[in-house]
Amino acid sequence: MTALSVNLNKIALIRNSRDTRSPDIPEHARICIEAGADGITVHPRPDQRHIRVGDCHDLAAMLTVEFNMEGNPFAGPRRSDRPGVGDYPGFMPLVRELRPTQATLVPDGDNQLTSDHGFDLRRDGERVAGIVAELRSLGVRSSLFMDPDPDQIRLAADTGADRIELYTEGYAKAVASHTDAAGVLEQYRKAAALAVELGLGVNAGHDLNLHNLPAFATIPGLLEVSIGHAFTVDALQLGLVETVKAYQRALGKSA
Ligand SMILES: CC(=O)[C@@H](O)[C@H](O)COP(=O)(O)O
Ligand SMILES: NCC(=O)COP(=O)(O)O
Repeated sequence: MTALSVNLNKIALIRNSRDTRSPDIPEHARICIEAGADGITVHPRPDQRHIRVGDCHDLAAMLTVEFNMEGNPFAGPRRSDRPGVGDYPGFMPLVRELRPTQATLVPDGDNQLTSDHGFDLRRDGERVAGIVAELRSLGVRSSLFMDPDPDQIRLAADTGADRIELYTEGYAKAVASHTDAAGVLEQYRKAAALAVELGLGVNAGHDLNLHNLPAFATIPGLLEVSIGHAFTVDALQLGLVETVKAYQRALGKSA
């Protein structure tokens, strides 16, 4: 069955709007885990707009489920501009220190609003392969954020990565706009099948929600979805516990 990894970025965004620890990130992780979440995902960005370095340390110390840290492996250090918030050490220094279960490598620029593209491994394949090798030496599973592009997925296999994460905004937009959703889903299905054939595990994420997830979850071999934005919006109405259960049901599990 496909694992549900809850992304806590937007919980941290609410916390950062005041000088406070509330909502408490580890507490919200614990509630999600007790409700049945299979993993926790965070994306510590260099500007620490939501998830901060301290959150990553706190979560690494308490998680009893898979810990997925996302980020640009080439993102360097950045000083914090907020009193009491430590500096960002760079993504890979943070991974080396915390050794999460999985590192999902995402080719985001430092100032992007959100993640909006997969890797171009024609350009970055050699550098990414070096990061993948280091992650393996650290005992950290590697996953590459990828568009559903067969040529790029073949290059992802060449890097030696353990998994890819299919960037699903294109699918979400097709469903929301009723524009050939079935055809777009078939593209993702083929991309996932190719990845599996090449020995890559398949994760997925970005803009998945309770409406578009059930159909996407029918893709064979889908190991994990990481969901945060829509999950947090749903939790405002349903509460965290019911939202975890609703997403597990959307993945075809009894919850
Ligand atoms: C990689 C990806 O698609 C998301 O996991 C990302 O974490 C979203 O980042 P924001 O929460 O900053 O939009
Ligand atoms: N990798 C996707 C993720 O962690 C959350 O993306 P979103 O659900 O916030 O769009």
